[in-house]
Amino acid sequence: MIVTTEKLTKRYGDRAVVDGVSLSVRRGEVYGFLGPNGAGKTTTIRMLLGLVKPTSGTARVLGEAPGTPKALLRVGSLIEGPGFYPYLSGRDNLRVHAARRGVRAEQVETALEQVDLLGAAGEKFRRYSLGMKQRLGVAAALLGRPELLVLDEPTNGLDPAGMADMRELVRALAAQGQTVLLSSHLLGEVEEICDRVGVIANGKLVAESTVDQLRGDTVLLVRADPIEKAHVLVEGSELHGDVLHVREADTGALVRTLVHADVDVLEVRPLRRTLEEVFFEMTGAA
Ligand SMILES: Nc1ncnc2c1ncn2[C@@H]1O[C@H](COP(=O)(O)OP(=O)(O)OP(=O)(O)O)[C@@H](O)[C@H]1O
Repeated sequence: MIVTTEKLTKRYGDRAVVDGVSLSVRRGEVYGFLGPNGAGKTTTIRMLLGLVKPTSGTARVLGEAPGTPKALLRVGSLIEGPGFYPYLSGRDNLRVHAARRGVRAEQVETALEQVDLLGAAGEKFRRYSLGMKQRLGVAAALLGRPELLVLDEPTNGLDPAGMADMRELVRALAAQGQTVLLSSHLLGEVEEICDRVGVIANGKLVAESTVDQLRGDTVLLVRADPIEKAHVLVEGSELHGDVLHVREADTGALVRTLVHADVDVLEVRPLRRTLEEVFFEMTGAA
């Protein structure tokens, strides 16, 4: 495990902003920390980086207590935009970061290449688009070749093209074996790029699993004529308007049953809940 937390809790006054969160991030995966605004994602991430002290509970990052020099050297993070000098080039900004962190200058070029900014590395930071600025932030986080990359809402404020670029970048990093923990309030994003997801709502971790598991069982949608007869024939089926919903069915047997009973089968397909539906059910967000 790269990250584990046990009942991690942060209270401000009498309010538990993060409430007994136990999560785990495995080596090599992209873990999506998903929840509506204000759910407690940033506070949790800050605890993992040693920026906020937990009220109770524990966290281990790469086997170390968060915020210890040993742990910090092996973690790269992008949280609330790193400081960049507007009148320096992207490359020079990274050189400043590298020097501060005691990272060899050659790594600046590698990081620029990883985020696909080599072509624009000589341009002044202030001329960068938001998406480029964000990618430079990721490059800064990659200096020192961290074992864990933590990105807090990396697509926040980006236009759709910038978001797509960022997703592409995370996927590319994952393909190189980089472990990534990213937070997001956007389901589509998490669904597309994450191996596993932790869903947080009101400070509580309400689910942790793969995207597929989170969606739960597949339900079959069956359109048949006459539908009422099909409803009677298929045990456990639910009639929804002019279609049936059937949970965990053997598709072949189901179709045979209907056809043998002279029911015309017009359509049979898996009806997958979108992650969005699941998310709203779990978090009560609307
Ligand atoms: N230092 C603080 N003192 C008091 N309340 C705080 C403090 N930091 C955060 N909070 C509150 O804790 C709650 C969770 O904040 P947090 O930033 O962790 O949420 P989030 O899920 O990251 O949401 P967002 O995406 O909006 O940042 C919010 O209601 C916030 O106002």
